[in-house]
Amino acid sequence: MADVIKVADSSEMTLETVRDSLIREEDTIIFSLIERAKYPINVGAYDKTKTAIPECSDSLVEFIIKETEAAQAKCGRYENPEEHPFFPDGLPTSLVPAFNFPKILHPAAASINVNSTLWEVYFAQLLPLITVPGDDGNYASTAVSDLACLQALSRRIHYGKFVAEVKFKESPQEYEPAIRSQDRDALMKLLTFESVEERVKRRVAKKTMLFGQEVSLNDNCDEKKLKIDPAVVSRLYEEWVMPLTKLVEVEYLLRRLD
Ligand SMILES: C=C(O[C@@H]1C=C(C(=O)O)C=C[C@H]1O)C(=O)O
Repeated sequence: MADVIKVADSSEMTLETVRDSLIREEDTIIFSLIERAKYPINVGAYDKTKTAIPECSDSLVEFIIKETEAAQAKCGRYENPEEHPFFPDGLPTSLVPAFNFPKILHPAAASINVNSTLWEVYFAQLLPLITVPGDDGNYASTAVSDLACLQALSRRIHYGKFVAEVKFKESPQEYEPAIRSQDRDALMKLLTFESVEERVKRRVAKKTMLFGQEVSLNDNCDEKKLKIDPAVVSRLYEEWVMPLTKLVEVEYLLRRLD
C-alpha cells in the first residue's frame, strides 16, 4: 500500500523536499497540457463577443474560471497558501471549517500573486505552441482544460515562495544584505542554480515523451505519435515556468524581513 501523504511542517521542509514537490507538479502540468492538446485552439472560447450568456461580457473561458473559482473559494481552496486565484477580486469567503495549514511563510507572502502575468503568457504564447489551429465547438471542455493547466502552472510557480523560504532559512547571512538593499539582481543570482534548471528541462522533456506516447501492445513508442512535443514543454519551462517561479522567489525574499 502507498505511504500516507504527510503534510510537511516548516522544520521538515528542506530544499530537497520542496524540489520533490516541484518534480511531482511536473506530472500534473504535463498531463494537463496533454489534455488541452486534445482540442484545437478553439478561439471561440476566448472571444468576448461569442459567449452569448445573458448579462455576461466575459469570454467563455473567463466566465467558467470566475464561476469555478467562486465555487472553489467557498470550499476553502484559497485558504491554502499554495493556491492563488486568477480573479481574486470579490471572491466569496470560505464556508467550510478552516484547516490548520502549517505556518511556513512570512505573512507578506499573501500579497504576492503573479497570475495576471501567467494568464497573459498562457493564452498569448503557450497555448498556440501546444494546440493545432481549428475549431471543433468544444468551448466549455476547452475552457475547463485551460483552467486545469492554469491551476497546475500557478501552483508550481507560486511554490517559489516555499523554495525561497527554505533557501533563506538555510543561509540567512547570504540573503540578508541583498534583502536590506532591496537588490533584485543580487537575489536572483543567489537563488539561481543553473545545473538544477538544466535537469528540470531534460526531465520534463523525458516525461512528456513517456506520458504522451501512444501505448501499443506490440511495439515501442512511436515518436511521431507523441501528443505534445517534448521540446516545446522544455521550452515552456525555460522561457516561462522557471523565470516566473524565480520572480516569485525574488518578490518573496524582497519582503522576507518586513
Ligand atoms: C526552484 C528553484 O530555484 C530556481 C528555479 C528553478 C526552477 O524553477 O525549477 C530551478 C533552480 C533554481 O535556479 C530551485 O532551486 O529548486
